[in-house]
Amino acid sequence: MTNEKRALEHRERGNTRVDRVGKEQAEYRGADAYSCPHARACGACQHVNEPYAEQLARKNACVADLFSRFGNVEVRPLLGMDEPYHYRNKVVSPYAPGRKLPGMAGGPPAKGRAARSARAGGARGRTAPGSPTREILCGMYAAGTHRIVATDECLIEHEEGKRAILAIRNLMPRFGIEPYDEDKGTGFLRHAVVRVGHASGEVLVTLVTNGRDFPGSRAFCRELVKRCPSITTIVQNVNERRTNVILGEREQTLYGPGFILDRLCGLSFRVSSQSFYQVNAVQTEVLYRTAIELAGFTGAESAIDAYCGTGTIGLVAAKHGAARVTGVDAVASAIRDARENAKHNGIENARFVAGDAGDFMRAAAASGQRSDVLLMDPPRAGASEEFLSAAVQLAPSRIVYISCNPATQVRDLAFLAKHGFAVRVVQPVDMFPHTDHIETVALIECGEGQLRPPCVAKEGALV
Ligand SMILES: C[S@@+](CC[C@H](N)C(=O)[O-])C[C@H]1O[C@@H](n2cnc3c(N)ncnc32)[C@H](O)[C@@H]1O
Repeated sequence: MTNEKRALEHRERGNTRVDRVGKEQAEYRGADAYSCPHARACGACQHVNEPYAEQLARKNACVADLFSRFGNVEVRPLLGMDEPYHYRNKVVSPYAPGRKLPGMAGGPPAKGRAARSARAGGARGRTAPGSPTREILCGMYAAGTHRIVATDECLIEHEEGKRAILAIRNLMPRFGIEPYDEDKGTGFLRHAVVRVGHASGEVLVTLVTNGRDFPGSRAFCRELVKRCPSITTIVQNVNERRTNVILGEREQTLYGPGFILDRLCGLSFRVSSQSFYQVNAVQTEVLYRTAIELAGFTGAESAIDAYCGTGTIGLVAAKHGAARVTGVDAVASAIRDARENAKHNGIENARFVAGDAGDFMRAAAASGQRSDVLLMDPPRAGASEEFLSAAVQLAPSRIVYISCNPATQVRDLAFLAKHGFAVRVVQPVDMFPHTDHIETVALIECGEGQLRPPCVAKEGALV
């Protein structure tokens, strides 16, 4: 679609969109640009007030520059979004005490056990229901700080997710739930993490609390679901540490099955509170299709899906042309989800291993195994040298490297290039419109006429 056509469509739908983000707050500026009133204070979307076409052009130039060092590489144009707003299906908000209130009722007071418990001094961080002494702040931290920019709307967050965040805030006084004060370490509710299934519409709410005891939790959940009926499950995550890390280790399910299901590339995936799941589902499909195309599966190849999360890419590969897939991830709950995902999609040619990807690769290389394709999608820090050395030893014919940080990807590709691999294709995908972040998929092959990786012709058991 051309920019003019898009602008025309947006103009026609302009009022609806502006209504959705709050007419008095966001302003439609034509040609794909909305102005976000919080942009300066928040800082998360560095380019939200720029036309989208300009954002794409800047990212294209940046990728071309980064990968120019590899010489003969096909750098494809960035794949952008048709609708680059409200794409974030993971909405996270802290809750913190704000201004002192002269006296305010937070809605009708809770009844029964919740109220009795709170009045009796109840759990840590609880006050008498319905009598808050301070405003409760939620929203996002200003970039690089722990200062909350209180917002009721956001141009990139999923609206259903934001609705849940606000409903929680509005219910807290009624149930005597104090927001967490990170300076003092007091209060009960630290964060809510809301995940919305893009295709399923199912919503998972994780309430991160400073203590396990949550009297009245059933009534709270009931009321929350009444206000946001798309919530299908609520999990309590306990984090009592004085830390910036959002989630703690202990969890209990308060409502529903404890996970949501979502669909990607024709498969159904289970997403639980601790497991990694891409935040932009529309572009995740674009990303995965690109990865599968570059892997060039013919039905005969074995593949490793390193840093597999809940097994999403590996399972799509197992369904679309890989003969066998082995996935590895360090998070045990993600691997549990990956195994469940294989089972309920009826996929039998994929297995998943919990552990460090570097250790897994080293053990596979040491035991003389081989794999035709290596799919890898490490976190922002990139892969360890140990991982890359083992990859060189395993000598897959193709490596498809997905990265949310092209700077570390370029570093890792330089290592592989030094050991006889050649970077062939780079396909950027705009997973994070309006921000500086760039996602890239690179295809790396064993370079002809160059140094051959040591075990390219090595016989061994398939991983
Ligand atoms: C960018 S995510 C990719 C997840 C998955 N490929 C997807 O598309 O949903 C990175 C993953 O690497 C995992 N991870 C981080 N460090 C790891 C390590 N040393 N070994 C194995 N997995 C690791 C994280 O748990 C996370 O699931």
